[in-house]
Amino acid sequence: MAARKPLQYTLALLKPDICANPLLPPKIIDTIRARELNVLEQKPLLWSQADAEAFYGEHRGKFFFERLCGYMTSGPFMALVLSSPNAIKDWRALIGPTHPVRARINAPDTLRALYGLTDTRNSFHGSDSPENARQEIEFFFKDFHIDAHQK
Ligand SMILES: Nc1nc2c(ncn2[C@H]2C[C@H](O)[C@@H](COP(=O)(O)OP(=O)(O)OP(=O)(O)O)O2)c(=O)[nH]1
Ligand SMILES: Nc1ncnc2c1ncn2[C@@H]1O[C@H](COP(=O)(O)OP(=O)(O)O)[C@@H](O)[C@H]1O
Ligand SMILES: [Mg+2]
Repeated sequence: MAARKPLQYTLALLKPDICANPLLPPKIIDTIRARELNVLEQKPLLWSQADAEAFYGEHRGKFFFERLCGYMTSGPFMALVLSSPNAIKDWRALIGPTHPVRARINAPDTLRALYGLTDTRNSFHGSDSPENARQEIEFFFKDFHIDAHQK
């Protein structure tokens, strides 16, 4: 019997443009589950400017930093913890490339191709590494401890 690969966890965001339409989050969550990603946690939240600057600190100084923070504080959005054997890659494959215009050309079935508006307002976030996933899950879900789930 092959040893089962331990589950991997990732942080997903449905950004404010998605959550502005109450019909979309349930539809997106159905799509997530259909791709065999488990939804372990989900919560709506509204960010202050300080929250946005803290989460996206790696982009401070880039030309789009202010508009990114403005977008992410423009309305309520949703944070989710997803799991699957390759959750980080699976979710990033489902949301597609950062830039929606490129996604519509190169990856037309991805969520950013289907819902993304502009490079800033690209509708979704996914952690891009196991360490970032750990930090990003901790950022939103203080009581969620990956180690406890992996026992
Ligand atoms: N290097 C550089 N590129 C820029 C600047 N402003 C816009 N761009 C480039 C990168 C953007 O992703 C691309 C498309 O700009 P848009 O304003 O149409 O998209 P963006 O996502 O910024 O729109 P949004 O902020 O959502 O209204 O143009 C800039 O000040 N410097
Ligand atoms: N060239 C850009 N123009 C406008 N916004 C951008 C640009 N690059 C990134 N962003 C915004 O910053 C967020 C974080 O950027 P990055 O981590 O590079 O992409 P990703 O979210 O695909 O991991 C993106 O999701 C997008 O909202
Ligand atoms: Mg990123």
